[in-house]
Amino acid sequence: MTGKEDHTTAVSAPGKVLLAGGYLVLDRAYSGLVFGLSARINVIAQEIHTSEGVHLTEIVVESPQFLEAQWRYGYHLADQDGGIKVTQLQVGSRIVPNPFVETTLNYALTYIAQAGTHKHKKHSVKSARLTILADNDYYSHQASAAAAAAAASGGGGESVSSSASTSSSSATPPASSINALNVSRFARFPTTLGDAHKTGLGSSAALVTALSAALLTHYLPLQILDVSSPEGKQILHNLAQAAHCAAQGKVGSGFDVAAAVYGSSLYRRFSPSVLASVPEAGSPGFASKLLEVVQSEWDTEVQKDAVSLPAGIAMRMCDVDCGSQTVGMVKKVLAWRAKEPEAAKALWDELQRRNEAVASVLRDERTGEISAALKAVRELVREMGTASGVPIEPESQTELLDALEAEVPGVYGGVVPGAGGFDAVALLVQDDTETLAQIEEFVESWSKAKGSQVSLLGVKGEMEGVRKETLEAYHGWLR
Ligand SMILES: Nc1ncnc2c1ncn2[C@@H]1O[C@H](COP(=O)(O)OP(=O)(O)OP(=O)(O)O)[C@@H](O)[C@H]1O
Ligand SMILES: C[C@@](O)(CCOP(=O)(O)O)CC(=O)O
Repeated sequence: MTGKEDHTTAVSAPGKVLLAGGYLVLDRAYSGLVFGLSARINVIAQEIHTSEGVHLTEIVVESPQFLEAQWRYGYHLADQDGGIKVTQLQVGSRIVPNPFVETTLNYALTYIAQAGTHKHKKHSVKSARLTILADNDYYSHQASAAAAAAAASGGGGESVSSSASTSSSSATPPASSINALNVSRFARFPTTLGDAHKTGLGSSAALVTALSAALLTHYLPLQILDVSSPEGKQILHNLAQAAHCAAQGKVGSGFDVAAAVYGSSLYRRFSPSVLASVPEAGSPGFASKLLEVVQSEWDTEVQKDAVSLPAGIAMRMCDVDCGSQTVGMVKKVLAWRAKEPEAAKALWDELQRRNEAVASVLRDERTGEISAALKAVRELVREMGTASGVPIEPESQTELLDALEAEVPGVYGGVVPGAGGFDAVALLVQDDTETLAQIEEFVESWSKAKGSQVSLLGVKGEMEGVRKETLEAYHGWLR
């Protein structure tokens, strides 16, 4: 770590789960019940100090939990108002691109240079190092465990192999052991990021948001931008949505970025046309247009007060590692909707009503109604799946959810979140260690009996969005 602690800033943003509103939330006429998660992506920004006389303009981004995860960029001011454009420099024998990092740098640095020129003198972007640290639940440890046994890992945090010494059929450290044994918060993976198995908690949205927030905080004075203020969050939201869409090459509903910025909420998306006028990063006019769009009022609606959990109830998630293929699910559901507009509208409208009912049952602490409210949603989600030919709540997941609710006393019910499929379930459960232990026991025997690999993640639903962090949590990871 550098001696200049005062020039080191840390920010984190949470992952997401869409408890209700998958597919509907793509359309502004409907909304989604989104939970932020306790699993966060942290980004720490530091100045790079060079010896006197050495002139260096470089942005270094690294994910020290993974192999070959350093991305170095040179940068320049592009002609004709093209903004700040980065160019990846080679590290080692090859260039491993990271489009989410690269696009975020182009967008955030351009915004910083533009916004910084207004009330203050022209803003200069100095060299910086950005360190990314992701909480363990973003990646499935199981797939890495075999490799971990062979690979030697040292320094910094604990390795995956050392945290995976459990009796479970899966090598994921059980949620209770993560909590109780203080397993290292940031595991060291013996793989590259590309080989790590994601658990679908929205790592790219949390990364783009946290990286944008860290850059804004590092470079801009508080009087221009404070990500803790409502105005700062709005700028961050618009900037991160724009960068995330550009990196993904498509405009999704953006609920994942909204969760990263605002935390849990009832979310209504922005009109996709908001972003239509932003040209490609580095091309003529990009800088002015980006500033204008990011600083404009979007039609996004984020109702934070519509979402909360009853006291003593937690939102938990299980990773279901069946190797399902979810590509094309959205396309197929939307194709059915276009083909059968009337039937789809009736279904969408009723499902929206039931989704909102889940939100109010939870917010109003009507605990006794949770199970029925979730079942009512699942019924229509299955109907949507059957009608469109997409396994949104596949039979194996129906069986798992029903069995969890019937056999584990502290489980109120659950859903297959987001787009659905085979990968995960989200549960509303009693928030105590006994329930946690019983769920773990249940999923372990379920996995054995079904030949599948279901594991309870340590992650929990959490209300808070992006936040500034102190540096203690990153001890041993910073240069
Ligand atoms: N720790 C990290 N360090 C650097 N880049 C990361 C990190 N985690 C994720 N990313 C970036 O995000 C990409 C993964 O994004 P993708 O949208 O495929 O997954 P996700 O957001 O986790 O999934 P989902 O949308 O299903 O929840 C990676 O290829 C990488 O570019
Ligand atoms: C299907 C959709 O509504 C939700 C996808 O959620 P997830 O990526 O499965 O968590 C797509 C979207 O909202 O962008």
